[in-house]
Amino acid sequence: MALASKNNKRPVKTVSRANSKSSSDAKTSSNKKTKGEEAKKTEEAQEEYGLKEEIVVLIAFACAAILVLSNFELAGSVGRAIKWLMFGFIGVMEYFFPFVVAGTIIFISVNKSFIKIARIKAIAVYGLMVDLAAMWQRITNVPRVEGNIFSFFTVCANDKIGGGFFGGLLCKILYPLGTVGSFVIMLALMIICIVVITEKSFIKGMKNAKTKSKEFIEVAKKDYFEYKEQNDLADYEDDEDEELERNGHFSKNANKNAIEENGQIDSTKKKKKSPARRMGRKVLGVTSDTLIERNGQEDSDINIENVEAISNPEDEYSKDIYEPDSNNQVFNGFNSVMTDEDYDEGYPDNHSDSYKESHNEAAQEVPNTLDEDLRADVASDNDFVSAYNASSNAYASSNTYANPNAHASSGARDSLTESYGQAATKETTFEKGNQKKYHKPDINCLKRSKKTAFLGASTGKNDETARVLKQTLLNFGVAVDVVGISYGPSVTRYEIQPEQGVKVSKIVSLADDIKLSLAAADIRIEAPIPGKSAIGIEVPNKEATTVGLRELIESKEFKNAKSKLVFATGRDIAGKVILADIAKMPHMLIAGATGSGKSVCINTIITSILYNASPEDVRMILVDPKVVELSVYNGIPHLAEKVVTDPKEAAKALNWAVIEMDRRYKDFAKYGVRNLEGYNEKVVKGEIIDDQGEVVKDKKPQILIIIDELADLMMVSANEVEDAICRLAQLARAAGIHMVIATQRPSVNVVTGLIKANVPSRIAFAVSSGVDSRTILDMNGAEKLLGKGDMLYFPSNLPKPLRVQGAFISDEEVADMVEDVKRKNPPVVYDESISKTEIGAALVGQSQSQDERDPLFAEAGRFVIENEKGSIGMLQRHFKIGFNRAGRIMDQLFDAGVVGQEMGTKPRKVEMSLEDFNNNLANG
Ligand SMILES: Nc1ncnc2c1ncn2[C@@H]1O[C@H](COP(=O)(O)OP(=O)(O)OP(=O)(O)O)[C@@H](O)[C@H]1O
Repeated sequence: MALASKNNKRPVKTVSRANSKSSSDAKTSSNKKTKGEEAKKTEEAQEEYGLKEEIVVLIAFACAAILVLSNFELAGSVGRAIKWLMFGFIGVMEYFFPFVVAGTIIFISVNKSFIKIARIKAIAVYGLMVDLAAMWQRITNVPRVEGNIFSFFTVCANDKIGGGFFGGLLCKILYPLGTVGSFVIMLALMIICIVVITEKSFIKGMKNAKTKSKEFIEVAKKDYFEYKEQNDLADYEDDEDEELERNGHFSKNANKNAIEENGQIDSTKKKKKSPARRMGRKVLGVTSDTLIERNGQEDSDINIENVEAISNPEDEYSKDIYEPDSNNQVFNGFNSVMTDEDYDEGYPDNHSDSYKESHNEAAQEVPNTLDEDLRADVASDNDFVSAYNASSNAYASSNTYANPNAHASSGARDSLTESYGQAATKETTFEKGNQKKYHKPDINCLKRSKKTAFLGASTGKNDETARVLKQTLLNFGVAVDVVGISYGPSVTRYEIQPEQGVKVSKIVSLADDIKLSLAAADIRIEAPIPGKSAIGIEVPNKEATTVGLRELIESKEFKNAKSKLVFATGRDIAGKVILADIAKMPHMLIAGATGSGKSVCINTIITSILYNASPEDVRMILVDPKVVELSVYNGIPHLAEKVVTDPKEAAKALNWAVIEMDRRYKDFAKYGVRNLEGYNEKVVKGEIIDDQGEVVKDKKPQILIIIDELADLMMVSANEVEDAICRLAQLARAAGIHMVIATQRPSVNVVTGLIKANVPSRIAFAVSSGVDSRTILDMNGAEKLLGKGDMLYFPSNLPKPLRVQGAFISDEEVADMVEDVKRKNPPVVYDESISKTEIGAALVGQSQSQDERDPLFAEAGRFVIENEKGSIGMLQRHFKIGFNRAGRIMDQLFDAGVVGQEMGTKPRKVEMSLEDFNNNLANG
């Protein structure tokens, strides 16, 4: 053990010494010193240190040798004097004394880095010696315990017997307890010393021994029966053989075969003859599994099966987790710091390099007619709107995607504000203009969470896990201090500070050993915690504390939040309330494996908005291809459109949003404002006059589009969805249109480079692999999360993701709240223009004439009419054209009234005769 420690510690001390030496050198001649000189000094320091250690070891051996020689009176008069003296002190234990002395000197010298523990162990060794000496003295009773205490020394020294002065002294102290009492105490002392020296728990060892001895007895019993059976069989065989030999009928082998056919005995016999029987025997009852108890961690009730985190030995441990400023009482995400200007400046800088790379790559994929600097222009100067229009037109003209009627819907100007206004006129609870009153749901619809465990920071002096953690690392030769503990709702983070010279990678490489000794389902190592000279080891709590949404909505941070799109995210690792403002994100991607907590997170977003914003402030478009997740929200006044469940309809809704964005930008240009805020301010002041000369009283609401499963949309119409998402993501912030996109398939064909680059804020729930984590966050870490709302929250203004336990709201609470909102407010009036919008309509710049029809339009029309049905696939095959072009032609045929509405997977009906079609063509 000493040697092992020696090997472990030597380099540590060497490097440490080398460091200190080089740093002192640096102070005196930092500028002149070359690297070569430094290296030389380091080598010298190493040599010097190794030399010292060797000298100590040699001296220890010399001392031990002299003591051994003294015992045999081979060291002259000095040796005799030493022997006399040592016998006087410790009696017969003197025979072991040389070895103990040598051992302790070596042990202490090689374990200097944890000298305190080494000293305690050394003291325990000497204590054990004295205890054994006292036992010996009590057994032999020479010198007599009743005698004078000083006579112990002289009698033992002269006669070379007894337990010496110290042994006698202990006997004398325990004398009033009588012989048996004294032995009990001495035995207890002996066990204590052994426990201290070996760091093995006696009680647990006993328990293990009991279990093992039970097993041993079981095995012994089994063996005995087997042995008995075998003997019986052998006797049986012998008898048979003898009989057969006597009868001379069969050969021995033939007889055996015959016996084998006779069932059980034969099969047993076969088994007994197998060589595996003896080899299978094990020595049981001997155990080394007696480590000091670990605060019941072995009985951890963490249900590993339920924990999502999957360990992947090849994955690196996350190095990049953001640590919020511990001085801030509450971290408010964007709330605290971000301004519009900050956003534009901060966004590219605050992301990791890999993020920036992906951003740049993806940005190059955007059609080159889109001004690359447009984003920077967005909030920076007064030319913004014209810049937008220029790029918008350029973008549109770069697409030959033509739909003559597209602008019929966009031109209708059936704004959300108007539709909400209609509802208001129907109900008395709504007043005219800006005084419409929205009745928030009752807070009692949300349940109060049960009393929570302690959340927050602590020094962790009495934390048993911290002690085990420290001890485990010490066992591997890494001395650390636990400098702080953060008790979070689902994980506890132990902040450890290694001794100088310990490599961070060494601690990271011990992750599995730490996991084993803490009996933890999975741990995550933050090495180091940014901004701290400490390493964070995140250990799942035995029992996760649910973060109730109600407590967050009732928090003063939420109540004080100015933004209408703020949502209660959860609590961070130190239990602080985390709020996020979607308005400043300005779009967010949520990804995680199934069951990791995405839907609950979306519910918390919607609920937060219902408690915070009126429909006049925020309107939502909910896209739920899974059908069951968001349908419950149908009927709430904030909805701009019935919850969209059909992916095709979803693509239309996205297109509508793009058109709405265009419309808003045109209004902004017309009234000389830069963004939605500016526009609404003018509305309040009564400065917006419409074409009819009337003062516009209705503010434009912010629009939040929530997509619960992007993969389902991408499967149906990847191009249109991607186009619309990217266009919205690039430009919609100033227009007050924001997106929250969730997916359980964070693969590159769902979360494409283009979408990733344009949706800067991310929330990663537990995923199954490091690859998925990198797809979402551009770094590992999410694969170590525990599921059930445990997330890495990575908004675009933070340099590192933040580990947060998401707020929880149950389905019943959602249903109650929705009922309450619907009961208190007038029925919602949906904006019909959304469902009427054509897919691809948004990509049309100006209304286009029939001249811009596809050259194949006439031919395709005739082909479809002749076949009496029309589908994109048919056009593709017949004209050997791509999907997009065939789709455009089909749209043109629909607009010209040649074919009817699409009917899912079935071909469209033909609604025009060939004659009419030719006439129409002739008439232009
Ligand atoms: N913040 C949370 N706190 C506690 N438990 C949670 C939390 N979020 C989710 N859970 C638990 O995890 C379960 C699954 O969550 P959820 O339905 O949100 O997963 P999901 O990621 O949407 O799955 P899917 O993709 O299959 O719909 C919930 O029923 C709930 O028990």
